[in-house]
Amino acid sequence: MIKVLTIAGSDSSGGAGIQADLKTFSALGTYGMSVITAVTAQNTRGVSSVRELDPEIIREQISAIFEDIQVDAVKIGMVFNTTIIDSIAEILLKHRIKNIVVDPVMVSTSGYTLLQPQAREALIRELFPLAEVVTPNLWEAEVITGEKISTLPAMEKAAMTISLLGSKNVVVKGGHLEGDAVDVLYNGKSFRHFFSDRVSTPHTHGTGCTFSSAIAAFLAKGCPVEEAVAGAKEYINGAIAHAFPLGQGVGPIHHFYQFYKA
Ligand SMILES: Nc1ncnc2c1ncn2[C@@H]1O[C@H](COP(=O)(O)OP(=O)(O)OP(=O)(O)O)[C@@H](O)[C@H]1O
Ligand SMILES: Cc1ncc(COP(=O)(O)O)c(N)n1
Repeated sequence: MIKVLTIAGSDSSGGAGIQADLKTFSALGTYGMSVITAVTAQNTRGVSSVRELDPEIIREQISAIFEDIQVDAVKIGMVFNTTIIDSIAEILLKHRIKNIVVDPVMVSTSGYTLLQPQAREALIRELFPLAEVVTPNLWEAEVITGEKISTLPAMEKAAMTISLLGSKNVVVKGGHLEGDAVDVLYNGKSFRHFFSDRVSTPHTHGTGCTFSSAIAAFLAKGCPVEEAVAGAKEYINGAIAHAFPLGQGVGPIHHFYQFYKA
């Protein structure tokens, strides 16, 4: 059995965070495990509250897994503050964990802070160098590079700049571009573009979480990075194509193994 761990926040409405990650792992035929960093109260209209967990219990959750189970890949999502980041980095380093995918979650789609702004530097300095792949969206890439990004050449430039921060590969996601949804992968030497038509739906809650978890699941299965990103792109397309309305706001994408050709 292929085993994948997510270290992230809980989304009570089930569309993003830990819940999206575990659904993705299952849909892709892997065994999912979770370490919760924070609990959010949220629904399709947005996040109303966040409580981060004590770094000690986060460390203990990770240790409980690593001391007992061989983990094939790790996805890191919402990490909220600097002490949580310190704990995660320390323990991942100690166990020499490979196949780490870092989704630098900063703000929810609805605009709620999921990473304290003063923790951005720690996220970049401590977690990016451990990552096989980091997956910023356009806005996160802008925050990290300090440059405005709205075109493919600007995405390539941002991917190059971000790769200097230590991750082996960078995917700048184009979900928020005008026109097609194009993602740019940079491996330190060359670029690859992953194109897809934009699916016309307002229901895209959890796309970023799902995409990074799918990359982790494919890396865990032994796919090279390009193949893992291609597989994740195919998976996210199917999940967005089957997104559905839920509640009164932005509904979730749909994880269902039959949509994905294993
Ligand atoms: N409407 C869409 N149609 C097709 N693909 C999309 C669409 N929206 C996002 N994607 C794809 O979904 C993945 C996630 O990208 P996105 O830029 O939305 O990440 P994100 O902003 O981190 O996600 P979230 O909205 O969950 O925060 C990428 O592969 C992107 O190309
Ligand atoms: C716990 C958690 N993690 C991540 C996101 C980002 O997802 P989105 O940008 O779709 O709101 C979220 N809303 N909640």
